[in-house]
Amino acid sequence: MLTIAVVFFVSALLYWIYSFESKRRKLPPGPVPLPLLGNSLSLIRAENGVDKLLEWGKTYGPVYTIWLGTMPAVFVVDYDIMQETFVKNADAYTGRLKNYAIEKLRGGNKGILLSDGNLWKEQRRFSLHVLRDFGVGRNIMEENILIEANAMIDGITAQLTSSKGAAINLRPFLDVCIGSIINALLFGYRFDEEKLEEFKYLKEQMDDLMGSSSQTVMFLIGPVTAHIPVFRQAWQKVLHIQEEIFGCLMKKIKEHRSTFDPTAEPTDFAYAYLKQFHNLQQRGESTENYSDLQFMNVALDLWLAGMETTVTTLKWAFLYLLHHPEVQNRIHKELDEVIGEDREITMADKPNLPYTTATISEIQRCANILPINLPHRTTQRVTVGGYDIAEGIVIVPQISAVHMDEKHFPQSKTFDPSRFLEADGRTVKKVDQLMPFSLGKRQCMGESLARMELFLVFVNLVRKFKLNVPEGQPMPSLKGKFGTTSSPEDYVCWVSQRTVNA
Ligand code: HEM
Repeated sequence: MLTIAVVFFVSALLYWIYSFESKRRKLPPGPVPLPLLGNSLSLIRAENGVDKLLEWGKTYGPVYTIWLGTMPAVFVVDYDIMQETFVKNADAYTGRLKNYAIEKLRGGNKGILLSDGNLWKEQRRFSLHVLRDFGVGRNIMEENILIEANAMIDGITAQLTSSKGAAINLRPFLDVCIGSIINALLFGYRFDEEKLEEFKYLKEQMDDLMGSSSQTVMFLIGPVTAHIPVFRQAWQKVLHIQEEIFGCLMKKIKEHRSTFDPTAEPTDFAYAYLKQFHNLQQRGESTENYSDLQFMNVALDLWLAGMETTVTTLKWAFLYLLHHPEVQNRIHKELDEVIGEDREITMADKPNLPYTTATISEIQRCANILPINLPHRTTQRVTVGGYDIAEGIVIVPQISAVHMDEKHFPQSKTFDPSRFLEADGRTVKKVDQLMPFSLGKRQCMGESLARMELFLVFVNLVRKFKLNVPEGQPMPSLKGKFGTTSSPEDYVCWVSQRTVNA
């Protein structure tokens, strides 16, 4: 009996190794994966995940395969190959991966971030259209962002007064500022004092959802984890958080539905969604893409994609200023010379502030907030860097590797805003290899909103305050936590109000 069991086990193992190896042979080369975990541990354990990706690029070439758990993913780390593929043959790379965790948590590949095919095309077009109608990329949005930036500055000033100059953690201020901008777009109201508790609750749930490390394991290893006791508990926790978030979003939809007037112009994204549903129904067309589940997924995507990324970039921004007081001084000098008087800075000032603009580019490059870009999936057979890749394979344009590529950014680890200035020191240099919003047809949908937020919030806060860490106090670390986004640990800094030296 024992012999039969051993023979069975060995045969099953040999078969598994054989089929695994034949799968590997059909893909570009790459580091040898561990069973179930793939190469994920090497990435998680690396001192710097992006360095590891670059190191593999040197060993295996600019197109290689790594295994994220049991899933192979082709990584492209070379800028020119990305242009040849994700841009020139863009449609072929617009798929998204499908897996058990997405099915369980989101009810399938819904929303925008995770959907593909016709649903994605239609929802992305509709959402961009609505964002434009609400002024994204135009003056109306600028006004809204400035309202939030000013409210944040008032909040910091009040805390400075009440705490008599004690150290401040800027993150909660940034959270409310950026959260209010996105919530006003989605549901028509900002998080003022009355709504602050609601914001904190929603934010906590979203942080728990994104921060759950066991979720990463569940996501990578898939359905097997649902049967392992320790992960079963983690699954229950994550599913509970997801239910809570969808519950909050559903409540907002119901509130909107109860006040919806089909003859009125929509004033936020939720009303625009309801109106589209209504119009389709009136014309007798399918409303399938406008279900409540789809709307909850879209709203969650805009919340997560629009909030976490922008706040994380701003957290890095002020951290870099603490580490580089010479950069902060030069920005202050530029603001004093160009703006002079004590007034709000708007987008119209941007062309006159080249050093500040170059600094924001360098912050985005060094912060490199997406250590692993969102995975795409091939929708047809393609050739990438000389390798034949079948339809349905997960493929990643690894923008973080390009940002640290010495070929494009010499001394890439050095924080140096002047790399984004022409030799005259007064003209901003356009550097195509800086692409924090990715490239191709799945490029970030909120890019113009994010660019406006980054500029207006950063520059208006720096205009008003000087940030520093006094001698003798520990300088917060520049080491990022390698996760869905790479974020610095929370830190405090000393903030003082400044007067304009025109
Ligand atoms: C600094 C801020 C931001 C950065 C660095 C950023 C970066 C990115 C990146 C790298 C992607 C993935 C592209 C790919 O799949 O190749 C993405 C996707 C996306 N972003 Fe952003 N993003 C930012 C802010 C925003 C904001 C403010 C919004 C919305 C209001 C937003 C909405 C989205 C959406 C909906 C997608 C999915 C697009 C699709 O799959 O078609 N992002 N973003």
